[in-house]
Amino acid sequence: MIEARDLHKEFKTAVVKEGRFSGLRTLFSREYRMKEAVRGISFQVERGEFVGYIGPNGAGKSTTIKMLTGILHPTSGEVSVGGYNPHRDRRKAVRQLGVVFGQRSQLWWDLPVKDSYDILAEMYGVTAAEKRQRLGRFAELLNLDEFWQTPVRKLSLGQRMRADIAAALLHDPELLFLDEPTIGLDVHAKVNIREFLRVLNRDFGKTILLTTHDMDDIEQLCGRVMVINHGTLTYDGSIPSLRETIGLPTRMTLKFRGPFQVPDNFAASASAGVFRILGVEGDTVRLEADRREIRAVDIIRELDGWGEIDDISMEEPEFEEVIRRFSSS
Ligand SMILES: Nc1ncnc2c1ncn2[C@@H]1O[C@H](COP(=O)(O)OP(=O)(O)OP(=O)(O)O)[C@@H](O)[C@H]1O
Repeated sequence: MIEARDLHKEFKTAVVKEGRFSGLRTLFSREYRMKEAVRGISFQVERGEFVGYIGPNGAGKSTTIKMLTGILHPTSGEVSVGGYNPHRDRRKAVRQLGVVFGQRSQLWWDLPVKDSYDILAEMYGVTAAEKRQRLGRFAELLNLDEFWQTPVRKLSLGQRMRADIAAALLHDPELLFLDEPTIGLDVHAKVNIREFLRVLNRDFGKTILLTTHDMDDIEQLCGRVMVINHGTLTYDGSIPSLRETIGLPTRMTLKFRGPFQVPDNFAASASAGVFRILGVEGDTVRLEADRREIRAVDIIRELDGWGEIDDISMEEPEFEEVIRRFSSS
């Protein structure tokens, strides 16, 4: 459905002058600096996949998406979307895809939502019957009736996002690019959007590429995640194996019934090499362990020798933390 082969994008920017008349001097300067925003990215997305595309600010996500949608031309490399080159066959490629930018609406600010749909339908050559049928499929899920007659500028952010997603689906594309679709939404609105995206992918078979800084979006929706950092893909695979790759420690809290004793020689023991005690308070020991090196059951067995264990709780690292570590490594 999408294929990117050794994509590169360089931007040429004027070197900013400092001091007096800096603005004017920058404008007339012939000094440029090259910025390589995307440095040789290759990937394939198959029909029906739900892929998260994530990375820190300035990593190159938007630049990649702009190349996939034909807005930017790659410096080198090949892109194909639904079998078309988005730059050369812009019209055909665009028919295959819908795009939603969380930060920017594609609807007309002062018009009622329904009028924007009429214009978009006209632009894409969608008949009135097709428009009615397609919007009808999603009307209930997106609660379109609630704001059908309302000018876009009066919509809440959650309503606007729902209106924008419906707009992107009007020409019935196979593929959907979503850039921060839950940004700024409250918890309830986020849940609604996520549920809708899940249905779109699962029941309507849409292929979705999602860019977001919200790791809950990724964890709840995406079967696959691609991580970009400094213009290079640093990970492409499932979330569980990403967790595994990072190997962030699992935290455990063990509560003892009655007195217990941490062995005097614990620091020098083999166990100290595979799990680390974070604190001992009253009847509780907190520790962390790399689960690639030791199984939880072996830790429990070991601590059972220190006293009578009453309760055990375990905490996996937050996905947010996994990504932060991954991106800074
Ligand atoms: N038109 C441009 N001219 C010059 N440099 C650019 C241009 N667009 C992007 N860049 C630079 O390319 C790099 C990648 O930017 P990009 O917008 O793709 O990152 P991003 O991962 O989408 O970030 P964010 O999460 O902040 O949106 C950044 O260093 C950015 O400053």
